[in-house]
Amino acid sequence: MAHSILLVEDDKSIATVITQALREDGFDVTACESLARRDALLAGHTFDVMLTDVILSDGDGLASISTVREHAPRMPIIVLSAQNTLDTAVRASDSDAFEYFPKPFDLDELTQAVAQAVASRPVAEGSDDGEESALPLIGRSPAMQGVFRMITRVMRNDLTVLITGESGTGKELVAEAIYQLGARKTGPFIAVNMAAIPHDLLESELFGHERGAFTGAVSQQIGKFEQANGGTLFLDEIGDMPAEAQTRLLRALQSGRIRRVGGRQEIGVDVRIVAATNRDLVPMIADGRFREDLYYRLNVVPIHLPPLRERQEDIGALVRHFLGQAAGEGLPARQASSDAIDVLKAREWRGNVRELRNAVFRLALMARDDVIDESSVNDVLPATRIAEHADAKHGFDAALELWIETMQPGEGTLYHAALAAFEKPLFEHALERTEGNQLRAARMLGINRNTLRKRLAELDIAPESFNRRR
Ligand SMILES: Nc1ncnc2c1ncn2[C@@H]1O[C@H](COP(=O)(O)OP(=O)(O)OP(=O)(O)O)[C@@H](O)[C@H]1O
Repeated sequence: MAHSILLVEDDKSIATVITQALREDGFDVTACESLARRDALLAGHTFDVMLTDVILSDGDGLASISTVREHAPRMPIIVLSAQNTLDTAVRASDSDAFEYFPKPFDLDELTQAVAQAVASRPVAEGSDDGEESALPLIGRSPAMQGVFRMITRVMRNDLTVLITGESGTGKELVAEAIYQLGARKTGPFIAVNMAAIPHDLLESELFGHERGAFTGAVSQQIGKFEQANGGTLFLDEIGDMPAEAQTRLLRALQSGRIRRVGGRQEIGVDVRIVAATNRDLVPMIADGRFREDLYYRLNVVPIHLPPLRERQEDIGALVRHFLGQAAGEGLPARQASSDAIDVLKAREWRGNVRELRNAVFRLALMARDDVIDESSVNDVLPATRIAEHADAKHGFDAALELWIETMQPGEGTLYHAALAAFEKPLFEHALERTEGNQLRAARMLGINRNTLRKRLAELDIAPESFNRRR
């Protein structure tokens, strides 16, 4: 269904031009010329986005935004103004307007802003499972605006998307937004995390298996591909996919058909693929750990999420958003002072938005006052949580705790995920020390050489890359 736009503009020629441009982009536009008409329309309809002029015959379109909010508390509003004064710009940014466009403006930029506004608004309506269906992607930083723009480009098609970015930057949330905003919203959204599934089970997890396909396959199993039929399949941590599964995935993407493990028959599937990774796949291609042809199949539309430290200007809005979420989950309702936000902005956030979210929830729970200030932040979130535990044992405990908190491994995956997270740097350390000599590394670790070789392959560690004489 087309997104509906309300345009409040008393200059007929401008109204006509904007209406036409938006209609060409597939929006459903209702135009009116006065505040009175605007309020009447808002009382009877729901609009996805409103565009409004400032000076209208019966009042000020900006000053009356609070009236609009009574009808549409969260609808993005784009302000258009011929009064290019700093005052109007400031008033627009003080109000909760989504965007401000001084006239004359570039029509393409305006239609793009409308598409972004549509993408950024909470998509609460139309879902029956209540709360967590809203997908507000918070962020007005240039970096996030770029992300919104990319999302709007894939909304109306089924192009394959590859989302990159460090852990916790919001890759899954973006994948869900793409799903929610697109035409496949009526179909399923199935997420599979390649890193959380033991490698020998991955193919049967993705493609299913027939009864008796391997020891333990006591009954037939439908894989995630088939479950996602008609919808979207989110392949998370795609860089952790073992070679054979990569080949099978490539074949499925090329043919649009899958074969269950141990099955003969090819089954057609209609699935949109959104993949994500926190690794840099390019060097993995060079090392032969990721198939180049698969990479090109997946990387049709790349969306990169920058780390949180590169978009500090989003931290204030994110903190407010998470405080709201925390209150919604029954934690005390709190606000953060601007000093508190500044302290939070100065932090490194290696776990990105996920770490910030956990920190805000902790603050909501533990802060002394309703308003969280700088000192509560410093008390509740000591900056050097690991360094404080100087002795090695506590260092491990604290690191594990922090790791669990930031990575939030899914139910039933903790043991394998933690072990992999621990083994990887350990093996890398051993290979570093032995310059990639697996025999010596195995001896140093005190494990069998074949065990080491197997685990290195499973963890995608290339021993030759540690050989400095290469
Ligand atoms: N821009 C954002 N606005 C609001 N919430 C966000 C945003 N980005 C991330 N989050 C929240 O932060 C948490 C982590 O996000 P998400 O799981 O999407 O990260 P990810 O990049 O997929 O992480 P990983 O690579 O570890 O799987 C989630 O709770 C998500 O809702």
